[in-house]
Amino acid sequence: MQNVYLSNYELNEAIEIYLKKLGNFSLNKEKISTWDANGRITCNPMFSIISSPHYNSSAMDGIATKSEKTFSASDRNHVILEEFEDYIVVDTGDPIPREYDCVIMVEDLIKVDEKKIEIYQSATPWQNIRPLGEDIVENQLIIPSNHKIRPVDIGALIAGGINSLEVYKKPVIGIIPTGTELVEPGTSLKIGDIIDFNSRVFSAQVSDWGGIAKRYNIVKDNYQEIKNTVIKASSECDMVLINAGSSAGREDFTSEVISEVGELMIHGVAIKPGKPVMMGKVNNKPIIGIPGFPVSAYFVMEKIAKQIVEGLQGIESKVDKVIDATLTKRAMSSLKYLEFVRVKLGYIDNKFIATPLARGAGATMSLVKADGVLEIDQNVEGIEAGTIVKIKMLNSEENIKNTLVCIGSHDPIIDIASDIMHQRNKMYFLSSANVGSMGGIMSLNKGEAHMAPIHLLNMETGEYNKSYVEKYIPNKKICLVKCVKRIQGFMVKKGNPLNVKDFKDLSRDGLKFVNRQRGSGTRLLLDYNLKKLNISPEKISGYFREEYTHLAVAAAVSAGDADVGLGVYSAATMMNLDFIPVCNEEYDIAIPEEYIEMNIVKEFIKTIKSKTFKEELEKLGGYDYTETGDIIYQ
Ligand SMILES: Nc1nc2c(c(=O)[nH]1)N[C@H]1C(S)=C(S)[C@@H](COP(=O)(O)OP(=O)(O)OC[C@H]3O[C@@H](n4cnc5c(N)ncnc54)[C@H](O)[C@@H]3O)O[C@H]1N2
Ligand code: MOO
Repeated sequence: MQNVYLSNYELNEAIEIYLKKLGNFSLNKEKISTWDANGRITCNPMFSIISSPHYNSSAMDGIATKSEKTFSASDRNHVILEEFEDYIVVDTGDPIPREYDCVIMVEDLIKVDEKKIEIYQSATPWQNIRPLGEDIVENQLIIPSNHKIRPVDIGALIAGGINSLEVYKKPVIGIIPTGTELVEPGTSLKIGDIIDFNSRVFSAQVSDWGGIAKRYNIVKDNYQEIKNTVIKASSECDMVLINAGSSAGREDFTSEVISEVGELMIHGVAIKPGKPVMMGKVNNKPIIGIPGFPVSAYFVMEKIAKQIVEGLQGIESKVDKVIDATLTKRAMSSLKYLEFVRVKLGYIDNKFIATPLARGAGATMSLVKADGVLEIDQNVEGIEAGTIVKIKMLNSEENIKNTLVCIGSHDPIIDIASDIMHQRNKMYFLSSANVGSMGGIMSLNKGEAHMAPIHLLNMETGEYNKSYVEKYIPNKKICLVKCVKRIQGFMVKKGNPLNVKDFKDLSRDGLKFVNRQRGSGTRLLLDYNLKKLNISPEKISGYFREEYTHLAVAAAVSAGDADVGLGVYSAATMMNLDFIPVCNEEYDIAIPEEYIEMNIVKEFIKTIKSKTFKEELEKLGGYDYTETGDIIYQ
């Protein structure tokens, strides 16, 4: 049976209904040693049993004495004190006998002989004494209930005489990956195999949230097997997460299994991604059916599962940190769902800017790259570029403020420079987006990037970059920093089986080309050469197939989807392709003059001038770095 009709509850409503139906969690408790309690949640308020210090103690090395005997002491009138008669020698932490009421530091004493000392200033009562209970008084509240124990709390608890305490047991969360197509990581892959990584992500999330993950082996799409595993997990664990099989496919059994062995309360919530989520109860334990797509799974885990895993330990979920940011691109949304849009953040001209990342529910890298999440309400159709939006943070504000935003033409050396810069100075990061040279210029114009790598050939003069900067960024003074001269050429399969030598060859019958996107420098280079040779784009099979990076072009050739693509030498060697050079081009970095004195920009320039960077270029091959880092135009 295919379960086609899903509900479309609003997220908060769904959670409210679900929690109500689940009823109160019965929280399990255990008594553990205080020294093992870091990160655990207290069941009760903890009051001290003893005071700390539990006796009057010396705060300094010196002598304990009676203050009245010192009152007449001054620079002009030294007073002599006798051991055992007037004082005893004490070290820091030593108990102070009742008859003494102050401590004088050893630095303030003049030794007369073995038994006598002289003092030259008076002491006040209780000076340099830590009185009993100065830090903690018996019966004082040390930490409240439902408190997550920190290392400092452990110190105060032990000082207060508490050596063991009751905490909530870590809930055991069963994780069941399902799918006949799933294979364990490391298996040699056949077409159609899917590496199970969701269950490993869930395990890590569960442990971040204080739970113990218990992962079950992959279960095939077999009703009986899924049912047996759910029954087993619900008896062994405090909660069960079952992955995939949530939507309308022929082998999506999860909802039926939950209904049969327990109660399915909700199937379908108005969130995107993540809509086919299931919430139910089996063996009186919460069970959540999590959609298969990794990004859907992530949001269902964060938005729904997390509060239950935390609730099982008595933790109240924290409110997310939110910042205001200006949206750089229109973000579309559907009226049917609350949408979670992953964004990359930048900090430019003293404000945060947010650029939406790939939207697909399978785009795992969008989560890796994301600095935050824009939530678009269910009743909003989309948000225009330029709008100030609220972003829930996944990264720290400080990191984003220390990130150089580099948008423009892609070259693998930018990723290398990024890594070297961070190694040189751990506080700095570089984020790069590949939108082609013209896209980079537009980003500089709009104040959305600190720098733009470009390689734009002037078709009339044959000169690179300068004329474009002057023409397309009229309102800002721009510096061009030399990056590299790089060899562009044809990337072909090893041995160049189709014998591609020249731009003329691209129009040959039966040869499949793969192009770069419009606005990219490589595309301009192609068009320039085609125009020179009078070849119309329609003549080239694959001209309209666009990729966004050199590596993506190389990957298409390597996979056999195309016979030839135009790109840089390093991308060809990385993909083990042959390379037929066609020309050298100037790959430079445009930086508005107002940013050139920023410390992070200076660090970037130092990075690309560094020996380490040049060594990396040498390894890649195909780059001329004689002028790298020079400001060639201002
Ligand atoms: N006709 C319809 N088809 C789909 C609908 C729909 O409403 N009607 N909903 C789509 C949406 S939205 C989602 S989300 C997915 C949910 O799919 P399932 O939960 O049934 O999961 P599968 O189909 O088994 O897997 C989908 C996809 O997820 C990845 N995956 C699954 N398991 C793992 C794992 N353990 N580790 C890593 N990745 C995993 C994999 O790419 C699968 O192909 O359904 C849509 N379809
Ligand atoms: O719910 Mo699906 O997760 O929109 O991709």
